[in-house]
Amino acid sequence: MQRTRIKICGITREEDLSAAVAVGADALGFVFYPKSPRYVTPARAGALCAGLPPFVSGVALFVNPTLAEVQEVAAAMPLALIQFHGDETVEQCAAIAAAVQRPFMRAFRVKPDTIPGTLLECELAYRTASPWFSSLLLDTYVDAYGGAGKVFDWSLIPKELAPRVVLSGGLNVHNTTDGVVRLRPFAVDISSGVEAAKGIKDARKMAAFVAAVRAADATIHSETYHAEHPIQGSA
Ligand SMILES: O=C(O)c1ccccc1NCC(=O)[C@H](O)[C@H](O)COP(=O)(O)O
Repeated sequence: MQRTRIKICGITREEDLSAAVAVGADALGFVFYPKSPRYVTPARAGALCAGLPPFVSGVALFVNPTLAEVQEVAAAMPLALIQFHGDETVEQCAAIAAAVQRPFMRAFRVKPDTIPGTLLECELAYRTASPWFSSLLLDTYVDAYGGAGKVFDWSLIPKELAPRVVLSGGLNVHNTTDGVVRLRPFAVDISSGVEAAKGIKDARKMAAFVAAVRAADATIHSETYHAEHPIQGSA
């Protein structure tokens, strides 16, 4: 049965980390961009991750980091995945990931005039450049780089790409079921849509969001099952 992976980003408090784990998040994101209201220091992330149980991935999010900044985070927390969310080049991402020996996601910030083929070209360029490349995270282009709670035009996502991406940008309990059923992304990523305030997660919103994703998974399973097992005698 399809199970859409879930990343909850921008964790800054122990109670929010515990609540996100309790509702079933597969990955937790920690923001190392100082201009973000969700920013945490490497030491703070390390202290938070003391409560990170097995099989829940720690994701470190950067905007145009130096190698030293990523190395400091890699030394401070259980770093399963790097998320490059700035203007980093292919070469810079590949070099940093190789130096710290960690896989990475490339955030592609989608604009209204983004050409769908560009997304496929971007994925190919990264997959060709680095064995550490994991996937594209498709987010909405905003001046603050991310975490803005704004949705982009999902019709820009090529059908052949959708199963390999992390869908992000303005997700919430009201739109994610439709998004997951329509696009069937490998994973979804959320920050604003499960917050009471920037950097302060709301446990009830997190639970409702996960339930919406699971409802979508059940719909997909049902559709797939009935397509493969037509009711006998049906016209
Ligand atoms: O979360 C931030 O504050 C942030 C700041 C700068 C760059 C990226 C940032 N977040 C990246 C994420 O992975 C967010 O989860 C993603 O942008 C979606 O955020 P939202 O639209 O609020 O769900």
